[in-house]
Order: sequence, then structure tokens, then C-alpha cells
Amino acid sequence: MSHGWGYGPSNGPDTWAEGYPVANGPRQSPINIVPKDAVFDSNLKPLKLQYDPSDANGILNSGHSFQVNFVDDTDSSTLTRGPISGVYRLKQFHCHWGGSDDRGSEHTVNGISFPCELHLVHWNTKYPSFGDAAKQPDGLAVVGVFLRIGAANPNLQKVLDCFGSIKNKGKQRSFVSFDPKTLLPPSLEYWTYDGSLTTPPLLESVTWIVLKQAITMEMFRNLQFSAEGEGQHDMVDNFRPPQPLKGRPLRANFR
Ligand SMILES: CCc1cc2c(cc1OS(N)(=O)=O)CC[C@@H]1[C@@H]2CC[C@]2(C)[C@@H](O)CC[C@@H]12
Ligand SMILES: [Zn+2]
Repeated sequence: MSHGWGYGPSNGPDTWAEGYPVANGPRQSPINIVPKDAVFDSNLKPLKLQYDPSDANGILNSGHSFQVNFVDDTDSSTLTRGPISGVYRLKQFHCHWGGSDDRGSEHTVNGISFPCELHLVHWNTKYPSFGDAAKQPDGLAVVGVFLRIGAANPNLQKVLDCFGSIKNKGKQRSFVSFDPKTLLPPSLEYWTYDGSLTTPPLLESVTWIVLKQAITMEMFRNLQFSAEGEGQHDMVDNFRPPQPLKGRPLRANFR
């Protein structure tokens, strides 16, 4: 079996610096968010998210998470304003979660973890492609949403209902007509800071936008890290722990 990176004892976050030295870089993610240390910045605009549900086109078990992919060859699903300038296109969303309800999110708030964290991934259209943008300091913008246990979210449920057919690594199926805006909480108040991918290659190209308000969900833990026939390896605890802030400013668009 390929000894790629993962979340286990022999290939997890503490080993990633071996293959990806940027793991110890100056702008790594996630971080622990300390609200009292956030600086209110009145120049921060409200987020503007405009998504076309018809851009959704598939759901995949990547072996690290599930991922809902979007057609991104036009500006039909975009993120603008907020802390960013220009137009960023929605590429995919995915989640990170724990083996029990006391852990799972990547960002923490005052040291507290949520059971799950949703990432809506966008790329800066000043670059020719997602892959190119991922190598630029202002290439990507990820909206992070905390999920807590509670009433099922009927829209998220449409995603979870697909998991039976993508149980194992490499499985994918069509997933159409879905509006990710339905996964957002009523308030779009956010913290923002400059960071990185939270998985290898850990590129320092992400403007992080973490929403203060969580959404509720019924927890799911029925996916596998492993490919079919590679044994049972439950997909849980696929999160990187918080990384050093290294002097970076944490800003808020709310007081
Ligand atoms: C920021 C969201 C994101 C983007 C990428 C990854 C992981 C990511 O998740 S996260 N948790 O939001 O940081 C891992 C695979 C990366 C991809 C960015 C583009 C690539 C670097 C490709 O060029 C090759 C591998 C890709
Ligand atoms: Zn992520």
C-alpha cells in the first residue's frame, strides 16, 4: 500500500514536515482562534457568495475526505468582497471530522474543537487555473464553517445520503443541482487570516475566512479511508491540529 501522507500514527500531521518542509512555515493552517485577540477591521466588507446549483457535478471519496466538486469554467459560482479583492470561483467543498463528538474541526476557538468543519474552496480567477492559483500567496480563499451536533440540516443530508455509494477511497458518483449556500449559518460574520492548505502539500496560498456562527448536523461516520478490499479503516479524525500563529494578524469583520 502506498505510504502516502494520512492521519494515522505513522503518516499523520506530525510526520508531514519530512515530505513537506513548509509544514513548519510562517503561515500554516489551521490555527486556534482567540476571539479576544482578533482585531475588528472596519475595512472588511461582508462576504458575497453567489452560487449556481447547476454547477455541482460530483461527489468523491478522495481517501482523505469526501469532496463535492463544481464546474468552475465560468464565473457562475463565486466568492467576492469580504477580505479578498477580485473574483474567486468555487471549486469544491469537503469536511474534516472526529472519531467522537469532542474533536474533529481543524480551527479551534479558545482551544475548543467542534465535531466537524466544512471548507468551501475558491480560487482566484486572476490565475489561469485552480492548480496555478494554489501556488500563489493570494490564490485560494476557503470559507470555514463549524458544524455542531444537533438537528439534521436537510440540505447537508442530501450530501450524507450519498455516502453509501462512495464508502471507499476512489469511489465517486454524480451529484447535481446543489446550492452550498444552504449550508451557511444565518450570520456571515467572520474571522480572517492568511494561511495554508491544511493537508499536504500545505501550500501557503489560502486566505482563510472562518464563520463565527456554526450550523447543526447529525453526525456521520460511515466513510472509509481505505479502498474497497483494503480492509476496514474508518474515515475519522481527518483533521490537522492548530499551528503556530507566528505573529500573523487575526482580523474580524464584527465587534
Ligand atoms: C485549500 C483547499 C485544498 C486544496 C488542496 C488540498 C487540500 C485543500 O484543503 S484544505 N483543508 O481546505 O486546505 C490538497 C490537494 C491540493 C489542493 C490544491 C491544489 C493541488 C495543490 C493540486 O495542484 C495538486 C494537489 C492539490
Ligand atoms: Zn479542508
